[in-house]
Amino acid sequence: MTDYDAIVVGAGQAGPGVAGDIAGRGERVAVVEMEQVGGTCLNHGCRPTKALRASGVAAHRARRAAEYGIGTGEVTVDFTAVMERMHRMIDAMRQGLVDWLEGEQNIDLYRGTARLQTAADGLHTVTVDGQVLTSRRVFLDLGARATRPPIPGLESVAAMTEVELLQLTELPRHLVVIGGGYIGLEFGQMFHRFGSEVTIVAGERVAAREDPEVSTLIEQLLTDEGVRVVAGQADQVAAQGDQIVVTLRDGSAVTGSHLLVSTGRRSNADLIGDAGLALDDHGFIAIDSRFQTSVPGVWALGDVNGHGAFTHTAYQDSQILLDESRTVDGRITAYAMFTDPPLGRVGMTETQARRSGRRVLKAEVPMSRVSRAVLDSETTGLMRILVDADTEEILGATFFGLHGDDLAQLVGLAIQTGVRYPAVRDALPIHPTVAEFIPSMLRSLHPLA
Ligand SMILES: Cc1cc2nc3c(=O)[nH]c(=O)nc-3n(C[C@H](O)[C@H](O)[C@H](O)COP(=O)(O)OP(=O)(O)OC[C@H]3O[C@@H](n4cnc5c(N)ncnc54)[C@H](O)[C@@H]3O)c2cc1C
Ligand SMILES: NC(=O)c1ccc[n+]([C@@H]2O[C@H](COP(=O)([O-])OP(=O)(O)OC[C@H]3O[C@@H](n4cnc5c(N)ncnc54)[C@H](O)[C@@H]3O)[C@@H](O)[C@H]2O)c1
Repeated sequence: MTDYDAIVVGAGQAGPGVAGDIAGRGERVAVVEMEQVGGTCLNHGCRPTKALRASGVAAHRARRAAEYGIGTGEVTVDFTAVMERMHRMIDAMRQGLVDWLEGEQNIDLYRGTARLQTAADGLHTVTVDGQVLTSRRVFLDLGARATRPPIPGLESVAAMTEVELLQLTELPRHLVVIGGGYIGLEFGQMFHRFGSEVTIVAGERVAAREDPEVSTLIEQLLTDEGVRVVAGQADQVAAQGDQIVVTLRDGSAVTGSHLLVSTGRRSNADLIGDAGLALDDHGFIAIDSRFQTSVPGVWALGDVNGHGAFTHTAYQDSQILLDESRTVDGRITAYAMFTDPPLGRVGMTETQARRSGRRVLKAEVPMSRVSRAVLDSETTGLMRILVDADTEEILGATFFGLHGDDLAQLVGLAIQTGVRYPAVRDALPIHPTVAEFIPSMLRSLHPLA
C-alpha cells in the first residue's frame, strides 16, 4: 500500500495540470491512466481530427485552385500519407506528455484502470491492477466515451466509433455516419474530401443544437460538396455481404462499406466502480461549484462532471480548481465545430435568446457581404450577434463562415470580461478582416422579429 498526497485518475485535459501543480509544491502525486496519456483530445479527439481536417482543407483548396487562377494538375489524396502525418504529430505530442509525467520527480505514473473506494474517515483507496494507493485527495478526470445507441443489429456489424475510424489504413469506399453532430459532420466532410462517398443519417437535422437556419446552411455546405445528408433516425442495422445497411424509421435504407456511429457521448464514471459518488440524471458525477463531489476529498473535473464537453472546459476546470478564488458558476457556452468553414459559437443562440424573456436586439450579415470573405471567395455562411437592449450586454454570437472559430473567441472574450456592445461597436477594426464586421454590424441592430 502506497500513500500519496494526492491521486489523479485520468491523464486527460484536466488531470496532468492538477498533478503538475501539486507536484510542483513538493507533494507526492500518483497519476493513473488506463489507456494513453493525453486522453480523448490528444489520442482520438480534437488533435488527430484537426490534423486530418488540415489535409482535407488542403485537398479542397487544391481542387478549387483554378477559381483563383492557379493550375495544379490532377489532385490526388494519398490516404496512407494523410494518416501517417496525423499519427506522427499525435505520437510526438503524446511522447512529450509521457516524458514530462515520467520525468517529474514527485509524480508516479500508473498504467491501468483505477477502481475507487471512498472511506468515511477520508482516507480513500484507489486500486490499479492489484496495487493499492491511498490518499485524502482524489481528483477524477475520467472523461467520456461514445454511446452505443440501442439500434437493433448494431452489434452484428463492424460499427466504428472515432477510435476505430482513426486507425483505418484504407480509405472507406462509402462511409455511412449515424448522427449529425460535431463528430459526424467533421468526419463526414473530411472523408468526402479524401475521396470517400459519404452519407450522414442526421437525426432530426444536422447540428441540431443550433438555430434551424444555421443547420440549413451547414447542410447546404455539405451537400454542395457532394456529401449526402439524410434526415431521420437510424432504426436498424444489418450486414449484407461485405456491405452495411442502415434502415431509417421511414423505411428507407442507406448502404455503405463502413459505418461510423457518432450519436453522443456518455460519462466514464462507471469505470471506477461504485464509489458512492452522487451522479446527475445523465450519469455524470455531481459536483459543487468548486468540483467537490458528494464525497469529501474527491473532486471531479472535465467531461465526467457534465459541466462541459470540450477540451477547453476540461482544462479550465483544472485552472479554476487551482485558484481558490474562482468557481465554475456562470461559465458561458463557447465552442467551435471544425467543418470548413467552421461554426464558432458563444453564449445564446437566437432560440435561447427568444426564450430568455429579455428585450433582444440582433445584428446579422451574410458572409457574401463581408468583403474579406468575397476577396477570399469564401462566402458561405453568416455572422449573427445578439445583445440585450436594456443592459447592453452581448448575449451571444454565431459565426458560421471564414474564421468563424476565432471570431467566436473574440466575442467570447468581450462577454466574459463584461464589455458592453457600444464599446465593441465603436472600436477600431482592421481592414480587410472578417472581424471588422463585428463593430460595423453592431450599427445595424434591430429587435428580434
Ligand atoms: C472525435 C472527437 C473530436 C473532438 N474535437 C474536439 C475539439 O475540436 N475541440 C474540443 O474542445 N473538444 C473536442 N472533443 C472533445 C474533447 O476531446 C473532450 O471534451 C476532452 O478530451 C475532455 O477532456 P477530459 O480530460 O474531461 O477527458 P479525456 O480527455 O477523455 O480524459 C480522460 C482520461 O481518463 C482515463 N480514465 C477514465 N477512467 C479511468 C479509470 N477508471 N482509470 C484510469 N484512467 C481512466 C481515460 O483513459 C482518459 O485518458 C472531441 C472529441 C471527440 C471524440
Ligand atoms: N469541435 C468540437 O469541439 C468537437 C468535435 C467533436 C466532438 N466534440 C465533443 O463530442 C461530443 C459528441 O459529439 P457527437 O457528434 O457524437 O454527438 P452530438 O450530441 O453532437 O450529436 C449526436 C447527434 O446524433 C443524433 N442521433 C442520435 N441517435 C440517432 C439515430 N439513431 N439516428 C440518427 N441520428 C441519431 C442526435 O439527434 C444528435 O443530433 C460533443 O458534444 C462534443 O462535446 C467536440
